[in-house]
Amino acid sequence: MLYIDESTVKDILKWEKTFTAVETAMQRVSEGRIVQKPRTMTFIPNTANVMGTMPGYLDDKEFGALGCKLVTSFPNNAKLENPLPSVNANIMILDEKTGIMKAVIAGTEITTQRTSAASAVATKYLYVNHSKQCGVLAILGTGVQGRIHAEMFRHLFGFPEVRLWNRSKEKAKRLAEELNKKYNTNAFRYCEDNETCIKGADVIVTATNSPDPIVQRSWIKPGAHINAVGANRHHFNELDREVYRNADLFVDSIETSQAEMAGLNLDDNLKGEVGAVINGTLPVSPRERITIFNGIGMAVEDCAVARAVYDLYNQVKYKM
Ligand SMILES: NC(=O)C1=CN([C@@H]2O[C@H](COP(=O)(O)OP(=O)(O)OC[C@H]3O[C@@H](n4cnc5c(N)ncnc54)[C@H](OP(=O)(O)O)[C@@H]3O)[C@@H](O)[C@H]2O)C=CC1
Ligand SMILES: O=C(O)C1=NCCCC1
Repeated sequence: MLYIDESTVKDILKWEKTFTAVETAMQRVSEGRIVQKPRTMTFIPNTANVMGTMPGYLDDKEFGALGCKLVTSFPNNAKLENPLPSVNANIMILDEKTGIMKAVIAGTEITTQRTSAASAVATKYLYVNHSKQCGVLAILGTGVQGRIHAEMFRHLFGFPEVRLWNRSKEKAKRLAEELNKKYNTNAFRYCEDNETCIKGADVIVTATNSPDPIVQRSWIKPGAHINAVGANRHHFNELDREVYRNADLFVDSIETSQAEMAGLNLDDNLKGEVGAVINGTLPVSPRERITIFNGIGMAVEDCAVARAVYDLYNQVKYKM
C-alpha cells in the first residue's frame, strides 16, 4: 500500500490547489453531496491532549474521495526541547468500489494548508468579493496556523500590512523578522498587544489555544471579517460573546458545528454555511456588518486535498 510522506506532500501540494479543493468541498457540503458526521474526540485524561477521528465521503469528479483522518492535538509539543507541531495527522483514502485502502497520506501539512485555505475561501466569498478593502490583516497567535494564515493571505489577497500578535511576544517578533526577510518586505509588523493588533484591521484571524476571549467587540471596525480558527475545548473561546452577538456567523458545516459549538447560542446570528454563499443560495451580509467564519475543520476538506495529493503523486511518478 502506498504511503506518501510529509516531505513529498510539501513538495507537490501548492496553496492554489488546496484552495480549490477546499472551495469545492465547501460547495459540496451545501449541496448535500457529502457524508460526514461530527468527529469523535478521545480526550486523554489529565492532559490537554486529544485524538480525533474524522471519516468522510465527498462526491466530486476531481476532488471526490472516501477517507478518514486520524489527527492528534498535543498542545505542549511546541514547548519540547526539540519542538514538534502540536497538530499531527495521517489521512487514509479508500477505493470507492472495493473499500480497500489505496493510500495513507501524511496529513500534517494537509491539515495546516487546508485550515488556512478554509479561512481564505470564507474571506474571499464573505469579504473580498464585495470590494472590501484588504489593507490590514491582523493575526492573533503565531504558531503553525498563524504563520500559514499570514503567508497564504498575503499571497492570495495582497495585504500590504500584516500585524502579528502572540502571547509569547518573542515568537511574534521573530516571525515578523523571518517573513520580512523571506519576502523582502516590511509588511509583517509585530504588535505588542492584541487590542492594537485588532484596531483598524480589515480582516482578523485568531489561531490560539486561548480558553478566554482575545477579541473584544469594541476593538473591531465595522464591516471587518474574522476567521476564528483556534480550538481549545470549544471552538468559540477566542471571541467575546458580544462579538458573536453583534456579527453574522458563518460555518463550514452546520451539522458538525452544532456538535462542537453546542455551548454557543447560535440561534440568532448563525447565517449558514460558506458553501451556500458560494453556491448563491445564501445572501452575503450588509457591508457594515461584522462577519465571522468559525471553521471547525471538516473531514471532507481532508478527503478533497488528500485526493489531490494522491493524483499529483501519481502524475509525478508516472512521468519519471
Ligand atoms: N479549525 C480547524 O480546522 C483547526 C484548528 N486548529 C486549532 O488552531 C489553534 C492553533 O493551532 P496551531 O497553530 O497548529 O498550534 P501551535 O501549537 O502551533 O500554536 C498555538 C498558539 O496558541 C497560543 N496559545 C496557547 N495557549 C494560549 C493562551 N492561553 N492564550 C493565548 N494564546 C495561547 C500559542 O502561544 P505561545 O507561543 O505563547 O504558546 C501559539 O500562538 C489550535 O487551537 C488548534 O487546535 C488547528 C488545526 C485545524
Ligand atoms: O480539523 C482538524 O483537523 C482539527 N481541528 C481542531 C483541532 C485539531 C485538528
